[in-house]
Amino acid sequence: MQHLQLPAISEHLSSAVTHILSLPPLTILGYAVAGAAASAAGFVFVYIPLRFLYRITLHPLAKVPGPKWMLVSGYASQVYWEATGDRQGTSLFAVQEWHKKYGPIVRTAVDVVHIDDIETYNQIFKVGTKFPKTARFYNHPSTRGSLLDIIDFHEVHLRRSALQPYFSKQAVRKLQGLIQGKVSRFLDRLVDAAHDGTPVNLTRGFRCLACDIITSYSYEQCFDAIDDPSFSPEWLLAFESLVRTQSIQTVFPWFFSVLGYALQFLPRESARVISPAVAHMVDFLDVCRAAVLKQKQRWMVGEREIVTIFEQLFQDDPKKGRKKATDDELAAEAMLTVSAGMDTTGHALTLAAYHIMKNQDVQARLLAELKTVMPTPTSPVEEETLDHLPFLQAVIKETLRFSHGVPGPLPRDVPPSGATLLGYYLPPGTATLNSNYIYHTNETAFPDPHRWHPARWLAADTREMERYWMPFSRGARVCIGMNLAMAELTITIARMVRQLEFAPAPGFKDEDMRWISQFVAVQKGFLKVTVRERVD
Ligand code: HEM
Repeated sequence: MQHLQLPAISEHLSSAVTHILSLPPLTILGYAVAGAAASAAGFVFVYIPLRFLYRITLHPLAKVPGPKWMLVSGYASQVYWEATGDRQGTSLFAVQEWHKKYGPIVRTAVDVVHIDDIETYNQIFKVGTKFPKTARFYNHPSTRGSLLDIIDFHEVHLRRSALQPYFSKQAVRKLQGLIQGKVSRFLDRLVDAAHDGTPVNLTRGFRCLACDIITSYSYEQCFDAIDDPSFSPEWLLAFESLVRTQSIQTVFPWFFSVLGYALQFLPRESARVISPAVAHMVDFLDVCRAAVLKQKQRWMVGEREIVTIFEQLFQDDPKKGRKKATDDELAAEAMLTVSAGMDTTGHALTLAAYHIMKNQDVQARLLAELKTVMPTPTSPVEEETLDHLPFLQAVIKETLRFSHGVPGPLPRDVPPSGATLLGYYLPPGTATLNSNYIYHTNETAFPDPHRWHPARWLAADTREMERYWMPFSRGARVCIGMNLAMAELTITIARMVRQLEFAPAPGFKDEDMRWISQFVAVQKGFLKVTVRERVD
């Protein structure tokens, strides 16, 4: 029957088209504008309200409490939090208020819930968890192919087992000479500044220190960042602008991939004019790629005595079923290692220096403790000795509580079986968010949470605080560089405080230390200080 009607339909269509084409152009334009206006009105006054109604009534997450206006348009609310003036990167602080109002589970977007409950956190972040990382969040082109972005549990296990041996406590102990040497060089630079009376940008200085340690260790090619006269080598500035683009990435997850793809067809200099951020990112990636591939080449021709954390990724491991990493994966891993190892450690050291400078009583107590194992300002000291100094360890713990590692949120998906959390059924694919910042400022675990107060860690029973302390995250995806970071913090803080004291440089304001969350914490300004050598 149907095919008998086709000629009739096509006749109607062609006469309609003929009729439209015979109209004057202005009339056609008028119809087009009216049609577009009617569609837009339909979208705004019918589609959006109906969709909103669905989201708050029939959607599987409809019963989870939270601010309903966030559900009108997921896109608009992201623009609101990430791309509008002073609000950029501050949704975390709003979420904390929502938890106070709505309870331990809050629906913050159509298929996203934020959680503030330590037992539920432990369930999601335990070893052997079934909650994988949320792929749409971990898709920054700069780390694509690296461990950070791998979602599949088995693949993660294979990659981590190749890298982990190089970051064990034992392996890091063997690095003590390297760390001590870089810290000595860094302190020499600060002593020079003390003699010249020149202010120092410590935020950048600490990044340079952490960078030189991790690059020397990862691929034997120290970036010599500490030797840069103002601690601001080009690639570091590139890295800083890259970190600040996280908001764009959050709102438009496809943006940098598309731009990066398009720009690869242009000469780098032209690409630099169109998007300095992307060009910088590619410059930085090039440096990391060159370093790791040089190592791979040497390893392939039989130079097996080289020190590289990527060694196991250069080859197949048939026993474990691991395929060797591609050159792109190696480059991404090399870049991740530098950025993950540099920024978080640098930020923690910056906060330590700032709070020690601002809290003279803490500084005096720490100095007195350090003098027990370092009789002179430049006495050598081993990490093993420093590990046993309770107040130094308290200072480090409190600093990490303040620096948060990654303040949040860390998204994990509900597994295919679904999950019931805090009394609500969450369907598969719901993104669950947990934020270190919110646990680290829990008022019950840490009374007066916004006070930097190392002595709280000397209490007889610190178990409740430990339960809420997770700067390196937990479980299957815990920070791989945790032991290295702890060694760097311990040696640097101890030797720096024993040898030097700081005062705020002219123009520095406490306000400069405020931060927003761009996955990592990004400070508003820089910690700038003047330096004085201690004499006894
Ligand atoms: C104070 C210093 C540091 C802090 C607070 C810190 C914190 C963290 C946190 C919270 C994560 C989890 C991120 C997530 O789940 O998305 C992480 C992951 C990671 N960190 Fe660190 N980190 C520090 C230093 C380092 C260092 C020195 C390295 C050196 C290699 C490193 C390498 C990594 C890597 C490779 C990952 C990804 C692990 C995975 O996804 O399985 N981190 N770090």
